Amino acid sequence: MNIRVGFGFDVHKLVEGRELWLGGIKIDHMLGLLGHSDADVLIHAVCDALLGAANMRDIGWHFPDTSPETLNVDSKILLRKTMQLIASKGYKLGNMDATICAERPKINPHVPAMKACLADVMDTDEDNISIKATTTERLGFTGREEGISAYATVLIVKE
Ligand SMILES: Nc1ccn([C@@H]2O[C@H](COP(=O)(O)O)[C@@H](O)[C@H]2O)c(=O)n1
Ligand SMILES: C[C@@]1(CO)OP(=O)(O)OP(=O)(O)OC[C@H]1O
Repeated sequence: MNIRVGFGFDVHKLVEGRELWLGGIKIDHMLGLLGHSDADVLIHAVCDALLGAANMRDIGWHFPDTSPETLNVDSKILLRKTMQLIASKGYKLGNMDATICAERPKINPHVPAMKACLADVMDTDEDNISIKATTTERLGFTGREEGISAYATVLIVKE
């Protein structure tokens, strides 16, 4: 069995007048993330981790933020396409572990729904999907609630 590791990181700015999408689900909050797509920062970090593990460049290389096709796109579509890209090299997800950095909203209540959603999109068992959250103790841009960042690590496997 061939096993490879990958890492992803992403940041999006919090603004008024946008929906907050994280881990494929919509969360009620007074601010949302700004981006060319729905700006689901967690999914973007996961896509980059998967692409990095397969040595297939990064999310912006496959899905440019200048393309009308990706304007306001649901990031779950990008994740599905990313899974197809790694499958073209014979890989599927082993497991993933991610951390969302956000002062607010509280992420913990939403983790079960995010896990169910990502497991469905990535065609894997929920036990292979770990999602965690932390504040940055009011420090930095996440602490000032100017943005949300996400880190993701994945293992991909080829039988
Ligand atoms: N947006 C967040 C941030 C944190 N959590 C949960 O709270 C715990 C404590 O956070 P600290 O930053 O003070 O360490 C953290 O371990 C998470 O369980 C959260 O749900 N949403
Ligand atoms: C997802 C894409 C494509 O819509 O755009 P954004 O939503 O701006 O997100 P980002 O993480 O900056 O980069 C990848 C993009 O090309």
